[in-house]
Amino acid sequence: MDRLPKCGANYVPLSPLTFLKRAAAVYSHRTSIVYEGSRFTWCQTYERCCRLASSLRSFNILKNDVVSVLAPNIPAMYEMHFAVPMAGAVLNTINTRLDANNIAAILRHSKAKLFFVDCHFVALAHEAVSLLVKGAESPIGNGSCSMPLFIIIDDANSATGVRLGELEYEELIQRGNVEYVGEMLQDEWDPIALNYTSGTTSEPKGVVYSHRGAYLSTLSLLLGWEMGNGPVYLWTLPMFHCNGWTFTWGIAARGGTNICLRNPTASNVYHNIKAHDVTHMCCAPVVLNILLEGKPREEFHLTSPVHVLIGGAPPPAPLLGKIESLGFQVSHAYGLTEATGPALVCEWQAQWDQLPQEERAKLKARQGIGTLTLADVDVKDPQTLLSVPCDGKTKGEIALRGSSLMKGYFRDEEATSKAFRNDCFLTGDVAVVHPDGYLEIKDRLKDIIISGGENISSVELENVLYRHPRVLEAAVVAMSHPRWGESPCAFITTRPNSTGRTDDVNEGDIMAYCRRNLPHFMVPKWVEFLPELPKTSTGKIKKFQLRALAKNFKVGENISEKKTDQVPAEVMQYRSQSREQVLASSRL
Ligand SMILES: Nc1ncnc2c1ncn2[C@@H]1O[C@H](COP(=O)(O)OP(=O)(O)OP(=O)(O)O)[C@@H](O)[C@H]1O
Repeated sequence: MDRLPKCGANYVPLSPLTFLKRAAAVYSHRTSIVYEGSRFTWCQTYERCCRLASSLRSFNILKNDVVSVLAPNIPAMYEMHFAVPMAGAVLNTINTRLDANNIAAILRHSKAKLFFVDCHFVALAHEAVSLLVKGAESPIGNGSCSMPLFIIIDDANSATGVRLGELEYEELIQRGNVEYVGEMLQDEWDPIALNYTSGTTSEPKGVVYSHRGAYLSTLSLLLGWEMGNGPVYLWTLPMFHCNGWTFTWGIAARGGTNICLRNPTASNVYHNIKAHDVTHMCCAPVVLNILLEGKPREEFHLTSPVHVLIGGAPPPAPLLGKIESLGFQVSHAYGLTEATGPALVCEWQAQWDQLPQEERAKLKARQGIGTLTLADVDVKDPQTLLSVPCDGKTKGEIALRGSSLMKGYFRDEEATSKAFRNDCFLTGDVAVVHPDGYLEIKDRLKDIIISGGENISSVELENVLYRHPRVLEAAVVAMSHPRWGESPCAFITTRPNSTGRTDDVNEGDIMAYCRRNLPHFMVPKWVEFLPELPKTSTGKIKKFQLRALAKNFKVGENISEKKTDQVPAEVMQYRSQSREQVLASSRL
């Protein structure tokens, strides 16, 4: 049997690009994309991608060249997920919530050759480019670099006429060759995408995906979420986040309809769900809060269920219960940029259906089991690197092994070899394994609070805080304590009461509540109320910023010795800012 060789017929490099060609053949007249007044079929999407890819070749784009794009979830962003790698290049989607400095750093670090910019982000792109010219300092991309060529993407529905130079997206499509079928992929290990991490715990890193990894990740997630044929998928998750957790390629594989959305506000989401009979969407848990806050009326309930896959941050169990009561069917996944999106899915067991709502939400808030393409998911003791017992108590670091993991960090061999040790990828996330084999994240290694020798999980404490009826958002970080070394400090935003007030809950109420629901050593020694919690561009709470604020808090050995008079101006200023000011200043 060993003498049966691989050949061109039986060994074809794995690539998600094959999904598009198949969609054009099999679902030719099915709607592929809807964006406000525009509609495309899969046949048209394929032809547009072939044309765009052929135009890209005319810019002398070569294998491994990076093509960056700064755009929200619009049709062009979707098409580029196929057209750029069809031309043999590597797609780099840039987070539209980054500031000019970070965008310049990414352009510099990635050495992007072309830079596609949505017409609403021209000012930001201009600023980034002027920093690029100046060679401004940045931890990930210093020094001078060659300038990428700009291509503007005008709004298909309401053209702005804005130009960044000579080139415009639709013109490239029109002048492209529809017969072009794309470059022949020689090796499935070739890169398809370059995605920078969110920078929640350290500087953003450039993560490179292979065609093979992207293909396997896409299929395993479709299976893990049991997404059937012809879904109507609403783009609430940014495509720039891990290529929309691979659903950019996945919706083509299922012959689904992409409902593109420039601004996923609550009213836009509800409107689109109704207008297009949406069946699926993905988002971070923070979006569930936005949907709850902005739901149409008190007694609102969806007329047919919408499947929501959430991930990116730990979902508080009480939030899951509330959103499901509106008719959303939540599935929960855990992942990271380095794992090409989701790596674990909380696969639902039929017998859990019989449990009370609160129990079900608790089970669903666990991160779950490995996706199909991972060969191994383990939780290891960080010192011994041995697997922890499946007792739901012993903590260790999540380690992954499998073909959907990244190729490595772009232009950072040291970080790559640090990330892959002992043939596994250590995630930096701390978890326990329950007796049924399901993993539950307790913290990120950097977020654990060590108080008097006890490890306190900030996630556990946050989960209790989220059960308080008036807590909208909660984040717990370490603050220094004269006796215990570190103690928990809670930052909270409150939900308005029936008269719209948010300031009628105080620290004493929260502490008393915590004392009733937690062991005493876990009770926060300081509770700070803020108008908004600072978030990263992917909606994660910026704990490093909160830790910096907590450095200003001083407590005595006894809890009653809290020295409130010493709250410095910096904290006072933070307290008095509006939600918008906090959000604006907290962008990466
Ligand atoms: N379902 C989930 N539950 C808990 N945490 C999650 C979940 N999904 C993702 N995460 C967290 O998000 C992290 C991955 O996020 P991402 O890849 O966007 O970059 P980042 O880790 O936030 O940024 P950086 O690595 O630059 O600090 C995971 O390591 C984990 O800590």
